[in-house]
Amino acid sequence: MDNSLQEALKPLRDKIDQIDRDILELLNQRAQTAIDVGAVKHKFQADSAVLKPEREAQVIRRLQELNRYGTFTETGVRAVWAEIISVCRGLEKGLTVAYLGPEGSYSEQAAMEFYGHSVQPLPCPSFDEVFRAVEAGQADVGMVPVENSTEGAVNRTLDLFLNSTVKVHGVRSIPIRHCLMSLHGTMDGVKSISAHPQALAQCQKWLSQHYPTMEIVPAASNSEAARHAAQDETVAAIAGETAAVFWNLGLVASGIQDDANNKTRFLAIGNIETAPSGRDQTSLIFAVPNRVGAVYEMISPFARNGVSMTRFESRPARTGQWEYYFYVDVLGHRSDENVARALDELKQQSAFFKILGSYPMQ
Ligand SMILES: C=C(O[C@@H]1C=C(C(=O)O)C=C[C@H]1O)C(=O)O
Repeated sequence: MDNSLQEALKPLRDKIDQIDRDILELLNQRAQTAIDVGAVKHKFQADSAVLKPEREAQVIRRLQELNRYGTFTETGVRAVWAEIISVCRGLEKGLTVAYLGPEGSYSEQAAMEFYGHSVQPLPCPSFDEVFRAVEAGQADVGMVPVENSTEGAVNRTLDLFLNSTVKVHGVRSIPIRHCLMSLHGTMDGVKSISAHPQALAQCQKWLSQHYPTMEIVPAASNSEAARHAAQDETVAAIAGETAAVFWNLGLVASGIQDDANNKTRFLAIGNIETAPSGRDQTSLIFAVPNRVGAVYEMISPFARNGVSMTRFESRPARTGQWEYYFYVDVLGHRSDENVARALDELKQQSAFFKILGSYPMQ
């Protein structure tokens, strides 16, 4: 029986081995071509950025389009080519990526999905440090959360964008599935539950139903809470499954976020300008003078120029005068004629105006 199974499998496995040899040969050709691209970039512009987010987005979109009727899945195409591109880019020049650590964080997951794994990771203790590392050139790029589908804006990130020189070159939304974890995979002997305040808020209902009297301890990050739980059996952490694997913790419960479709949107930050990719969005911040009808007047340039607004968020300006900064996303690239015109009109009337970047949509 077993022998005949092996016999039946043999030609198919031989075929897969041959296909893999062919893929490998092509991957090597691709890698060499990327090295050649790097040399051309350097020859024409010594300080030219190696990372070209618009080109990467176009490469992946084109393949997904070509693969519309393929057996290989659409998410598979994205995941595989993100890694192929990551390796090729790394051969041109290594990329250091900063994000909120330690290892096993959702930020790390978003960063690895966006840039691939062939990068130099730089886990940081806070969002402030991520921005600082990118500004100081200690990291080439960074990945920071801006919005959660349950809890709304990640305020610290929005505030950091206000005074930072970094620009946005990409966006990545990932599903957030929180797990409760502890050293022994049970709640026996556990006295407190720790996580980042965002995660605690996203699991509020579940926590009050299952552990209404347990002490809740906020942590700098979920993976930091996981690291703590790995050292202290009286602490359970809420974090992603990757953190449980990394810190060798046992899962007590999975998918404990109150909203099953809980998602977080991350922005890729760096010091590069991104050219149009064909399907882009633009993020900006502005402030309006404090008078009646000001907000209405401010956003009218978008309507006048046919520019769609996809996000509108406000943060207090901390002047104590009920003044606000508005964080807006619009469809299109800042170099598109209608977007450029709308932004120009808006800028004329703003008390504060800053474009965070135009970048490919996910
Ligand atoms: C090869 C290039 O450099 C990098 C690697 C890419 C790739 O492997 O496809 C695409 C864009 C760049 O981030 C390029 O610019 O074409």
